[in-house]
Amino acid sequence: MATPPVKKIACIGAGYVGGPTMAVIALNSPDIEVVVVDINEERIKAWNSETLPIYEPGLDEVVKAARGRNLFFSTDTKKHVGEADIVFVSVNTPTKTTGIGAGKAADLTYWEGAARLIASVSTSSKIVVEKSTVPVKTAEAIGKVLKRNCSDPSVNFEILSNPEFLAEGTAIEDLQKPDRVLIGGVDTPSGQAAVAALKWVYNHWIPVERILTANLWSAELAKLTANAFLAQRISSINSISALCEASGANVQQVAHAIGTDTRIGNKFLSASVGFGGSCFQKDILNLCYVCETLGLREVADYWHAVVTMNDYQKQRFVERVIGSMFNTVSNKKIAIFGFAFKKDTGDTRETPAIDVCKGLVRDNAKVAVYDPKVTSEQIFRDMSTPKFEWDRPDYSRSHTRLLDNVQVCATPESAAEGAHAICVLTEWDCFKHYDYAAIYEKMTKPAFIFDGRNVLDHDKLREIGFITYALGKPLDPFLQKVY
Ligand SMILES: NC(=O)c1ccc[n+]([C@@H]2O[C@H](COP(=O)([O-])OP(=O)(O)OC[C@H]3O[C@@H](n4cnc5c(N)ncnc54)[C@H](O)[C@@H]3O)[C@@H](O)[C@H]2O)c1
Ligand SMILES: O=c1ccn([C@@H]2O[C@H](COP(=O)(O)OP(=O)(O)O[C@H]3O[C@H](CO)[C@@H](O)[C@H](O)[C@H]3O)[C@@H](O)[C@H]2O)c(=O)[nH]1
Repeated sequence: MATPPVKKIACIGAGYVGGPTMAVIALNSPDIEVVVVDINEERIKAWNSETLPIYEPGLDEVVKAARGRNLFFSTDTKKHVGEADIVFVSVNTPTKTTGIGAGKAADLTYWEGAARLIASVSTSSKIVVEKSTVPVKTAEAIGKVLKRNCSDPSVNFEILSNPEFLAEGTAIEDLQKPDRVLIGGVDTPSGQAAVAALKWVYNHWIPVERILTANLWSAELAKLTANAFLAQRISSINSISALCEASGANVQQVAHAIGTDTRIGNKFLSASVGFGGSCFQKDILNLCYVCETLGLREVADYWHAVVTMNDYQKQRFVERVIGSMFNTVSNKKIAIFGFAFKKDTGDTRETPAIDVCKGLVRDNAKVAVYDPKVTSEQIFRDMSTPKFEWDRPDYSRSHTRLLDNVQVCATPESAAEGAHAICVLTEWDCFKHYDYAAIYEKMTKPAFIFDGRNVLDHDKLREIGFITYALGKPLDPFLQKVY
């Protein structure tokens, strides 16, 4: 492939996507200067320090190898965006909380802000890459903003859609060896030249056959569709987990039996207390809103059921805990093992733990949370923040409030001491290896354990004396609801 003149890349947004993605591009492309910019000074400071702002296995090594060589983090947005040949935009695209489409539509405030900034500082033509997840047709709107706000008529903007498919906890692996990279562009000579330029960047380490191209709208829609399909699998198996508990079947056996059918496949079939993370719910709501505005009510309803089932699963778990504990958790200490939305991340965005803890606290329980990677500040902030408010650029700097019924513990043992129950809400590997016999000794009896992730050895726990709930598995008679 010929080498297009890409000397400098800037990325607006130094978050979970912008930071790791640019670090991997810089690592593999020493001939390109890569600068990640953000309005959040603290975040940029952290990216330039020994303690990076996010925890992701392998990220430290990648950043250390490239930082100061051809990878830089800066708050000087204007300078670096102005100088760049390619500008990635990886800013928040939260669910709207007010106005038309509140609770559903994507809020493109930050995206539009980024586009206005690019237009205002551009004195040379640029490729603008949508890295953020956006509703289909966003590129058209952004194109208009860019064109009308740039004072230099000789400047041309080519917009590409290059959605990111990394999952947290495996971001570096996913970026180094992606299943595919998707690039959407318009079918004009300059549009295709822009696609070729971005392809050239990725081809530094990704074989061409893994770099897919499509038209802009297909690329934008493929991202929403991928997340909808992935989340749908989890809601599907979670719906079956409820049926398993009601019928005496075992959801892991069912998942294994169906997953060996190669048409179904065995991935993403772990029943859980519910899916979390910053993307699935937001992107499905966004997809539903797009469908609704296009008059596709039935399509919107179909996908919305995935979110409804997820909410049901979280609520069902809370009801199981309360119902099993004789219908009252009032003033009972309940240990929460795991607050992150999945293992190997400190990220708590839309974690099911928030809804479960809030549900228990509403019934006057006293929750004692332990998570190996989530700070107490974060837990208090999450527990006192209204839904969807977390996805704002200034959220991490908002004040935290201590809450009467929430305690954050430094060890699992202190969380469980005197507790009536333990709820496992994240599948951290370390949870498997605790001395549960010693933990049991210090708990109030009967001591319950509710495994919302099916990571523990349930037979062993029963031998120790725990009343054990394993999600989607035949129910211990002790756990039948008391009315
Ligand atoms: N987190 C993921 O795993 C993931 C994966 C794929 C796609 N996405 C999508 O990528 C986008 C970013 O997600 P994220 O998780 O990295 O979010 P994030 O909140 O971690 O990071 C976004 C960053 O953008 C910055 N920002 C916002 N407006 C800005 C502006 N005008 N100028 C400079 N900086 C600005 C914020 O300060 C913040 O640091 C979203 O659209 C998301 O849906 C996320
Ligand atoms: O079998 C499973 C698999 C996952 N989960 C849960 O689903 C959520 C999401 O997990 P995962 O998809 O692994 O992590 P994310 O980082 O949210 O990644 C998703 O969302 C990203 C943002 O759009 C996409 O880029 C990724 O491709 C997509 O996997 C987590 O709460 C998991 O615990 C389950 O409950 N059961």
